[in-house]
This record gives sequence, C-alpha cells and structure tokens, in this order.
Amino acid sequence: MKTLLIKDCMILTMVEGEKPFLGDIWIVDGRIAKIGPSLEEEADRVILAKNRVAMPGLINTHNHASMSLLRAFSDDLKLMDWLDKKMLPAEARMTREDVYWGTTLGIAEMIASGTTAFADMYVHMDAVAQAVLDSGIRASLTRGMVFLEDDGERRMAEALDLIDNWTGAGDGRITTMLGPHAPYTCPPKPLQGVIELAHKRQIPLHIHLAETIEEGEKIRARYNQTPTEYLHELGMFHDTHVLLAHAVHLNESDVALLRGMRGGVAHNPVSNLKLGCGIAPVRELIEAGVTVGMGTDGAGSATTLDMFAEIKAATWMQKLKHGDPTVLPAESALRMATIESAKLLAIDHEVGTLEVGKRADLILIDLDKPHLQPVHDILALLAYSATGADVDTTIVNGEILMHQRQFQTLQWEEIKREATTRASRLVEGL
Ligand SMILES: CSC[C@H]1O[C@@H](n2cnc3c(O)ncnc32)[C@H](O)[C@@H]1O
Ligand SMILES: [Zn+2]
Repeated sequence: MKTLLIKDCMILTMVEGEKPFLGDIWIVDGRIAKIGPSLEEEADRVILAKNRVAMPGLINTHNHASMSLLRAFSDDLKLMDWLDKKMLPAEARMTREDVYWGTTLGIAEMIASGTTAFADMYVHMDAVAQAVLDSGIRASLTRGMVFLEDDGERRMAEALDLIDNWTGAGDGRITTMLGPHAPYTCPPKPLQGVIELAHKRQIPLHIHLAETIEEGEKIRARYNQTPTEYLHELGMFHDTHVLLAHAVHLNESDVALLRGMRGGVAHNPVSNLKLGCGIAPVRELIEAGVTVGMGTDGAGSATTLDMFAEIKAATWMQKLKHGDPTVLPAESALRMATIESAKLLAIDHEVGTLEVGKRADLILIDLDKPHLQPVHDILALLAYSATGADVDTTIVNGEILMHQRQFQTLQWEEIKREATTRASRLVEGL
C-alpha cells in the first residue's frame, strides 16, 4: 500500500455546491481515500501544504503537444497560411524521436502549469504514448487523420494500432479516440467509414470543427452545408461520444443540432483570439445543454499551454461578446477547465473533482504571493489572478510529478537540449 498525506491546505473540491474548506487529503494507492479536517492517518510521505490551495488538476481537452517544438516559430498569420506554409512543411520533417521529445517538452510545460490530463491529436502516436507513460501524466490520444491523399488506409491502420496497443496503459492513464482531422480534410466517404467504426466499436471521436469563416465557406461551396450540418448528416452525433475542437462559427440551428450530443466542445479561446478566428458561442452551447470544456490547441498557435491563461481568456471573451460581466463567472470557468473537461474526455468517473474514491489528480497552488493576497474569494483569485507559474505541486494517480516547482519524473536539462536541436532542424530554411 502506497500512501500520501497532504496537510493543512485550502481544499476546493469542485463538487457542485461544496464551498472551499481547510483540511487534509489522504491518498492510498493512487486514489483519494479521505478528505477532511485534521486527518491523522499514517502515510509514507507527508506534504505540508499551508498557504496552498488543493484543487483538481486542470484538463486540457485539445492539444498537439509535439507542436511545442514549433512554438514562436511562425505567428501572426491566418490559420490556413500558418498551417499550409509553415506547420505542414516543418511537420513533414518530424521523426518519431522528434515527436517524443516535442511531446515531452509540451508535457513538461503542462505539468509545470497545473495540467494533469490532456487530449492530443497528432502523428507518430506511439511516441506520444511513450512520452505520456514516461512522464506520469494522463492523456486521451488520437491519431489525426487527413483523407486528402490516397494513403487513408495506412492512417486508419495506425489509428487502430494506437487504440489496440495503448488503451488502458499506464494503470489506465492512457485512453484513446479516433481522430478525423476536420470537415475540410475529410471527404464524406472516408469520414462516414470512421463514424461507422466509432459507432460499432464505441470509440470516441475527436475532430476540429468550424474554426474559421474560411472553413465555413469551403464546406458551403463543396456540400452546401455548414460544417456542423455536414458532420450531423454523416451521423456523427447520433450515438458516439464526440470531442469537437473549437466550434467557433456555429449559427443558431448548428447549436440546436448539437443539443443532446454525447461529448461536447473543447473551447480554445487563446488560439481563437490569436489566429483572429472569432469568439465561440459558449453561453449558447451551455444553455443548450452541451458540455463545454477547455483546451489550448498546440503551442505552435497558442504559444503557451498554460490553462490559467485559457480560463481568463474564456471568461473575458464571453463578458465582452455579451457586453455583460455576469456571463461565465469565475466558478463556471474553473468548472470548464476541470470537471466539464473531464466529461469531454469521458474520464469524469475517475477525475475532475476531489472526491473519495476518485484518482488523485490534483494540484497545489501557492497563495504566498503578492498577486494572490488577500484571499476574499478563492474562486475569483484562481480564475482572474493565478497563472501556471503559481502551481507548486502537480500530482497524477497519486504520483508526485512536480513538487516545489521541481520535476520529479522529467529530466529538464535533457528535454531542453533535445528540444532545442530538434526544433532548429525542423524549421531550417522555412
Ligand atoms: C493530422 S495531425 C493534426 C494536425 O492538426 C494540425 N493543427 C494544429 N493546429 C490546428 C488548428 O488550429 N486547426 C487545424 N489544424 C491544426 C497540426 O498541424 C497537425 O498537422
Ligand atoms: Zn487543433
């Protein structure tokens, strides 16, 4: 039996209706065994967490972690120029080892900023899975499939290899999905095939949707439909858990089509702002009963994987869009980044709140800082003042991945060296 006791912290469980309280958390074999004041249980290790807030780890529902190698390489471009002229040529040079080290760099940033689980769509996914396994983080992995060239069968085979070989690995830390890339890269026939397979084997789907106005124009010209109508008509929302990344350009009837869907929307506000895509109809989606979680997208576009930046951007953008500061209050934004995101990855029975019996995926935030005092309202402080750099400790499955801002499972100097040399090679001459 492996035990860990976290003592004297302010506990924010994120369970609906529960207020923050001072207390302790006892973790046994990776799960929360007790939460309450003055616990006296024996433990192999004790963390004294005075002046710290314990909350569920943040869950990043849309990422391409390996793109951390392309951070700040190409900015201030329109999405299609950025993708076609810069990202795709650099990605064409990426080896399996590049993906391993790029993903590890992304994971290091996530652990350091309080993310305990993420959803990833990329290539060389066995390397991504290995990086997840080695680091101790939790992830939902997807082989991204573009069906514009004629090697779609190979991509499908790789997607299924990932699912068959890695689902449940790392004591259940790795889950998998099927990932058709986007409506504009997936024509009806292969997309229908993916949807039918997902249906038959009950595999969740992860896809980009309605990110830009240009995407809407492309799909209108090809099929005389909105991107959402296109996916709906192919049966995507009938009985499959679907993770929709972005969903910025939805009209009223698109939102109505998503009503009652399984899964929901990964909102990526920083990427949407930076690429000038627009503001997603988050309030309308939530009012329609659609689950909305939070993500960053890759660091190649968002530049950072700090989920605290997303929390701020999400709430500010909705307030601005509706001209109303009461829209998406602090608690709702924090819920989006924790339990709502857990629902999107279909892991909410295990993580997303601090509750007895759930996996111990949690973070400790250091309040002993000028920008986090005084403590009138801990929810407002976390949503509006905290940054990823305030995270002191990150724990996944009861394992300490970072403590007092020191990585426990990753070798930072090695990651930096590998990432620097590989990143230079990828972008040379582009
Ligand atoms: C086929 S693997 C995933 C693929 O997606 C690309 N990508 C990264 N960010 C975005 C985005 O915001 N919209 C669409 N596609 C994106 C990435 O470069 C990979 O090629
Ligand atoms: Zn993306």
